Amino acid sequence: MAAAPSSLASSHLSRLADLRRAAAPANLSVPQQLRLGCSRRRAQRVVAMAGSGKFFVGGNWKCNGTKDSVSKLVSELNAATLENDVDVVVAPPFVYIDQVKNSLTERIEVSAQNVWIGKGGAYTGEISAEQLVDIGCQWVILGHSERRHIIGENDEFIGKKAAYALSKNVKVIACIGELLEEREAGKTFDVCFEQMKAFADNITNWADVVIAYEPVWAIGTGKVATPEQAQEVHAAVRDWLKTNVSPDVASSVRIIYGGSVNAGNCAELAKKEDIDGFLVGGASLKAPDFTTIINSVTSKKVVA
Ligand SMILES: O=C(CO)COP(=O)(O)O
Repeated sequence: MAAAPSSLASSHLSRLADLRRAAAPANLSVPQQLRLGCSRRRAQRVVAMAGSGKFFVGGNWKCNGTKDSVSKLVSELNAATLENDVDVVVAPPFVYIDQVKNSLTERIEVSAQNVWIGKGGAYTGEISAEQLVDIGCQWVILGHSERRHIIGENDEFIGKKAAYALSKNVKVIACIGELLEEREAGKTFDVCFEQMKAFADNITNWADVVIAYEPVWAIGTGKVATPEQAQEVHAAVRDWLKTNVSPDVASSVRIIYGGSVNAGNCAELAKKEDIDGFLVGGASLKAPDFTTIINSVTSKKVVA
């Protein structure tokens, strides 16, 4: 017996939805896939990624480089073959940002490693968000452990910097992470959540924010967090965002991992569902290693 017109129409519609889902590119974000009608389980399997669809890899050059070494690194990055579905950002020292902006492929965006808390003026030695915008620098790293623990920046100061940078359309890589003694005392989540709260109290536009979990004991030590250790904190931070900010932000914000990431360990880390990319220090100064880390997005797809 022929199907009733209404069920014919609905089976046609569901067939169309199936076709649309099948045609959805694998790099769509989970929210985008959910909008297309994929179940959450399938959406997560397709990209094996709980955050936004685009993997994100940042290179934090810290206080390294000369005009010559920067020029060599930029030429090598310009010649590198990078996977398409990765956002790539490099953060040179302030004095080389202009050089990098003028010579680096537009495929890679540029970040500062710090910014002043408000509008520029009589603040000797500082650089304002307006000045970053003036030279085309789209990002800033804030809350890095070296600024927290060596320079002495506190949560409130960092939070206000984030608010001001975002108000000037400078996107923020917001860093959090615990010290070794805090981990050993079982305080990892408390520390990370407190640092998250200082950001969350100051951030309204989460679309322009990437969170970087960088356990301090893993930075520059060669002691990378295991994929399980990183995944555990990333999932907890996402859960914290769900409860304290919104489910939408929790599912769309990218949470990247930093701390002794290299060409050899990136693939295993990238496979973890809540690891949406990396913030790389030492290895970002070597173009072949940085390229391998960027292209580790392919491991993420293999798990799907
Ligand atoms: O601090 C980091 C990135 O911001 C990580 O540094 P390393 O990759 O050198 O450990």
